Amino acid sequence: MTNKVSIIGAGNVGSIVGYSLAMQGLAHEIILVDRDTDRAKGKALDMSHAASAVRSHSIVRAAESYEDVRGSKVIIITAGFPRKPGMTREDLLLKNAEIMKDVVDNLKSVAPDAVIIVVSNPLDAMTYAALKIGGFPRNQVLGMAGILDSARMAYFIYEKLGYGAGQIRASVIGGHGDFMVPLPKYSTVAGVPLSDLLSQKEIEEVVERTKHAGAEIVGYLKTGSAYFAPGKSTAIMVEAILKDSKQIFPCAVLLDGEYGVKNVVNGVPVMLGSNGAEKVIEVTLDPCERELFRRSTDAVKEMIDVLEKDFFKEK
Ligand SMILES: NC(=O)C1=CN([C@@H]2O[C@H](COP(=O)(O)OP(=O)(O)OC[C@H]3O[C@@H](n4cnc5c(N)ncnc54)[C@H](O)[C@@H]3O)[C@@H](O)[C@H]2O)C=CC1
Ligand SMILES: O=C([O-])CC(=O)C(=O)O
Repeated sequence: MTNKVSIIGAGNVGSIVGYSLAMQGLAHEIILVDRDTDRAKGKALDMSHAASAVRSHSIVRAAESYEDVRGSKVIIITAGFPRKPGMTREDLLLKNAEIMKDVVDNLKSVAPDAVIIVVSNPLDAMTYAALKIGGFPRNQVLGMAGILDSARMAYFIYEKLGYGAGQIRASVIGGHGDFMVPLPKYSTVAGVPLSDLLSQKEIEEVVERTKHAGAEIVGYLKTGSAYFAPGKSTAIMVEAILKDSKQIFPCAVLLDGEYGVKNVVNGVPVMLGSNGAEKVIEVTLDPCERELFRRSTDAVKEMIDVLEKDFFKEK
């Protein structure tokens, strides 16, 4: 049985996902799909050479058509426009929904059972769109953001402390936007609570910087957004699914009553396995955290309402 993974969108993020998987030798076959076929071909060849250099058994190929995706266990969707300075992720909503429709319509017939990881922004709304367009069960479609946002928070904690790198566990739930919910209470350094190491003011600064980390990078790069940490964070999800590891990661899923929310995608801890989102974990939130989470789901709900009104009704 081969582990086949397909990546739709061989741009910046898709390339890092493919490269990470190829370097780890996690997938036997990695298929790159892009509407710019030459981009996919060039990157596939380059990644195959890199895999060969490290004697990884992964083979990376560019798809000639969606037929090449058939048999994939996991499919990552990174196709979509990235934002530029001055834009919010929400500004990409309708343009990227069109792309999502094109991609998922193609995937439905060739890979109806694959686990899909959505990366395109605005993340939570695009995950909802993929679920709705494909008519998939909710365990089959996940969004990547929580691992990235938590990693960013961990790094900003390190910056404040100046020690503890590699021992910091940070926790961020909620949507992948300005209303994400960093949880300092569930963040530790080698098991030591953050509140024993940083002042309240320092913790608040970490929280604010985490929320705007994506925009900070867009401001530096100017032509697009982050891709190393997003790509690696996605590869971590792929690994858990391929290995059926049953590990818990923060991921975007369609909530079905958990946290008192229904029919909205938002980031929460999820157990990942070969069936995708195998269990949604409910963390106990205090009233203030619950209110922040509610605001976050409201922000996603607003985008879903726009999609329902201006996108799905037209289709
Ligand atoms: N969830 C997250 O945490 C993150 C999400 N993103 C999002 O991921 C998406 C991709 O970002 P980048 O890779 O930096 O962009 P990029 O512009 O480098 O790559 C996008 C690729 O998608 C391809 N594409 C567009 N329409 C397509 C279609 N219909 N079929 C196949 N391929 C198509 C383009 O040709 C391009 O190669 C953006 O929407 C970005 O906002 C980026 C970073 C983090
Ligand atoms: O900021 C962006 O537009 C890309 C993204 O989602 C991130 O890096 O968190």
